[in-house]
Amino acid sequence: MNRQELFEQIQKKSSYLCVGLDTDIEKIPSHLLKEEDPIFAFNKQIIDTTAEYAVAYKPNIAFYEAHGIAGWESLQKTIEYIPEDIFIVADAKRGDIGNTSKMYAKAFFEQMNCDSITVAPYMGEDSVKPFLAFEDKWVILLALTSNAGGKDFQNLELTQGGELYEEVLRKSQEWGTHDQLMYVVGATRAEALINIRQIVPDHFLLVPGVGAQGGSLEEVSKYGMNSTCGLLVNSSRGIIYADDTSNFATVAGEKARELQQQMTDYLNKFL
Ligand SMILES: O=C(O)c1cc(=O)[nH]c(=O)n1[C@@H]1O[C@H](COP(=O)(O)O)[C@@H](O)[C@H]1O
Repeated sequence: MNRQELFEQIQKKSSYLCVGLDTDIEKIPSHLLKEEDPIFAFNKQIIDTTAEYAVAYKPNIAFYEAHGIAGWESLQKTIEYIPEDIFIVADAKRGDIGNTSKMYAKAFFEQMNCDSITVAPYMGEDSVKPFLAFEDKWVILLALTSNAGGKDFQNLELTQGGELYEEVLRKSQEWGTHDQLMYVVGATRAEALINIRQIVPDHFLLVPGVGAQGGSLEEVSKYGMNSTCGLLVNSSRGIIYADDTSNFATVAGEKARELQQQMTDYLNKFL
């Protein structure tokens, strides 16, 4: 999916919600455990009730890899079940020397048919470039993450001036355009969005950390939105585990709808 198509979906649904599919077998309602593929059975119901409010889904690959081959099958079935017009983020946080990155890119773009993949920028240009060689596929580089430990490296002051995450934003613009590159900025770091928008005014940002991690959707929207919205705001646990009974999918749909309605207000206010 290209940038224009993504923006059209945002306008059509009046939403920039990304639903995180961090599906943990220990957290899904017990009645699903007797299904042949409990993880897919859970995801299928979540997708059924949230799809009309979401422009993206983000399966976190760790939750699938943890189950070996069966987990990869659950992931593949989930991706195939997601409606065609919804953007898919493979949250895999990959990145390695060039020939290895190329294989990661083939895995997630060709085999799994995802629209995008999260990539750690730490190994530099030749670790990121192979992901950028695929048409209409996106690299989502970790810039300023939501976790407390993000500060250990990302906020270090560089001798040439600026912080490390700023250099990630600046340098990576030499590798690809805003039609291929997005950045991860944690909702818990919303105060930095004003500065981030000075450096990357046009790029889309993937913003996790509302809901369970306490980030503010209003602040993210106020400081982060640009003329094509430029935001995909993710919530995982706050939606998919909002209820642990057989009613879980209905409640997830309600939570997604609440976020979508707030997003509609912010689109009217800040776009
Ligand atoms: O790349 C990510 O998606 C990510 C980056 C980041 O800085 N913080 C962060 O929480 N995430 C992911 O976003 C999701 C957040 O989940 P919840 O906190 O349950 O909404 C998880 O899949 C995390 O792995």
